[in-house]
Amino acid sequence: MGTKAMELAVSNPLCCFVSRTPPDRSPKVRAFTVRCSSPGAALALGLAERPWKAWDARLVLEDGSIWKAKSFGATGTQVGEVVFNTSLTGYQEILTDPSYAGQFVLMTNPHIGNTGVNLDDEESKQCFLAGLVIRSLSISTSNWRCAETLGDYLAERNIMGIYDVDTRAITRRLRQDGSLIGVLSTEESKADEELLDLSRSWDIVGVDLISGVSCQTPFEWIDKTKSDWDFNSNQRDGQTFHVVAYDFGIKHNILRRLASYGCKITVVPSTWPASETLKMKPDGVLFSNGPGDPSAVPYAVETVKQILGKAPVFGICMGHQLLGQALGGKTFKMKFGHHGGNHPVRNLRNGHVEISAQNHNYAVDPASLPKGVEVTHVNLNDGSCAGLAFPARNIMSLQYHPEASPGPHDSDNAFGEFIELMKRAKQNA
Ligand SMILES: NC(=O)CC[C@H](N)C(=O)O
Repeated sequence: MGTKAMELAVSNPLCCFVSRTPPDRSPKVRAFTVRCSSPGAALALGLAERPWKAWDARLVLEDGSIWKAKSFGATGTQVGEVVFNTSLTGYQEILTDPSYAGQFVLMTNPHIGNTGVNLDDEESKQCFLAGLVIRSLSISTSNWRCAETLGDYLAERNIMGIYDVDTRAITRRLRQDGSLIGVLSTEESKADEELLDLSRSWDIVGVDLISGVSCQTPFEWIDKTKSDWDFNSNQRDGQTFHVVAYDFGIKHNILRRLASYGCKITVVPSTWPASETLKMKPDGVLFSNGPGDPSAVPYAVETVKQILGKAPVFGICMGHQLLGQALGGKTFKMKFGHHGGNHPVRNLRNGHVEISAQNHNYAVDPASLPKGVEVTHVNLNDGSCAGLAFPARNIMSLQYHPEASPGPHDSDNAFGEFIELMKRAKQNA
């Protein structure tokens, strides 16, 4: 056992190690998941913390560490990549963000579940993430919008959750060593070694996760941000623009914000041909956020390439990474990514610093981009590329989330900039 492993085992009575060997980083089996669902049993677990329950779940990480925990939500065995999210609020939006497909979200905020879940804060129709890892599950829910407890919500959607885990220790581990694959299991019959083997034989890199979360057929989107929650609305001039939005795992609030800015929106699947999009003669095209490795979806990069220069485009997160590649650049996997609602970003065009919502593990390498492409935003935590523009071809993109949900609204004006881009292109047509 290495020094770090020993330190962890000593400081965490619920952490032990299954192996003395370092994680095997050799090529892995792709997209192998197992889930033994038992919603009935999961529902029976309920939400309330039971003082007699010592632990009934294990999170086994590929580095050999085992974290004993208490389960809530679904039961079974699930593999995924563990990422930590530093948002203080908004766990429901995080749970329903399709970009988390294939990942366990570990919340660094220790107290989760206290506001339950409500009918309004869904960012998609489904929870696509692998599971939720938290320190402390609130024993009561109290909020005027609460419709259900977090535990019931997860159980109904067959999503596993664990609590009473030392989330600080796991976060430090991920920060020091980089992202790790983990296996979460409530099945006592499975040996630690079996779960460890599973974690080491699965990988998220190189897998197309977009096809599992995108819509299947085009549809019109009409919902706006509810007027009680809307802001800056008096700055809009009422002009309408038709936007085709590619659904790579799109968050509803991107659509709500575009609708609030006066856009008529047609949402299309990730495989929708560029030629069909161009036939619709849109005023602009949006490339959405989405899960997984941006270099594993060459068909989407090709679609973006065919649209560039023919309509103004706006890429958000995965959309930004696809745009970067379509322009000739490359993406790379970051050590542990950015997930949270408190990332400072400098807008290099006006010098302003925006506090932003972020959720990505990959980034565009600015050195790989051709001449003419401008880096417009930089993440101030690590200097990574947070935004691009190519004004000559009406292209703009952000690595982070101007739609927030959850997160601060500092960057909402990016939607206004997209409107201006479409307006100028229309005037110059
Ligand atoms: N939110 C997103 O679109 C995430 C993009 C990509 N899956 C990443 O992890 O970098």
